[in-house]
Amino acid sequence: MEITFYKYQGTGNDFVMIDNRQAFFDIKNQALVASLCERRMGIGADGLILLQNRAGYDFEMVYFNADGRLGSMCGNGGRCTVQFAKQLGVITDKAYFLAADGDHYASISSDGTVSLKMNDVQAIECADNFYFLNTGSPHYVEFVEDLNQYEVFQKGRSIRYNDRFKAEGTNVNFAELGQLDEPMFVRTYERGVEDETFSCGTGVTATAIAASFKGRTNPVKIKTLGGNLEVAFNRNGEMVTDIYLIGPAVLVFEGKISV
Ligand SMILES: N[C@H](CCC[C@H](N)C(=O)O)C(=O)O
Repeated sequence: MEITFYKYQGTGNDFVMIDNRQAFFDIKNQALVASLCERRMGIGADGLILLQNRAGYDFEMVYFNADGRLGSMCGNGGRCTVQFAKQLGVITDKAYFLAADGDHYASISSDGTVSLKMNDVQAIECADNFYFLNTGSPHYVEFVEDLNQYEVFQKGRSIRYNDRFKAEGTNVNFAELGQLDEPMFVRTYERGVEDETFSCGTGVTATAIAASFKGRTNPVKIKTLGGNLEVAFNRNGEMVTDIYLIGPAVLVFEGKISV
């Protein structure tokens, strides 16, 4: 079988996108998803996303991690899927879609920036040296010094596989608070990729919310290895509403692959 695919990236978090409105793709085939995401033998990506028809919505986004497992919510992938829906003519500049964690609204501005509404956060664990919250996917957030030199892979991996998290896994974000008038630098070790990625949208969202406990004011501008994002929200104690993840989402190339 030959599959037509599109490769998108959102601040360097990259995805294989497939138009599955005809429902030809076998979503149970984890080995196929993993092989398409593999960087040497396949197309290469942090995840794979199917755009599907869904009654009552413009479309449904089905997201898989690079390891082939069905994932939870993906913020950068969500923004890329909105651009992909526009490319396919499914939407124009506004979208209402279903993802693993429920409904999402999004809009595309004239410069191509995608603003994606994220689900409300209902609980935030504030521990001595970290925060833990779910922004559609689970995120551990720790503030550190000298993030450029920080061993994100080793430290992230040891937290992801510690006794608390090893069964379900978690994504692990490290951030440097920095000057409050400059973008905050964030790096993320991602579950399901099991490596540091260039950016993680739900992770950046979680980190922006955690940083609001440390004096960062809303909206929070973020710098990742792959580019800049912005997170706007309203936080009242542990309740966070009106959360928007804002940034670019770009088509890189398209092609066909025989599987
Ligand atoms: N990169 C994604 C997050 C994927 C989350 C996934 N790695 C997991 O929780 O298993 C994002 O932009 O939000």
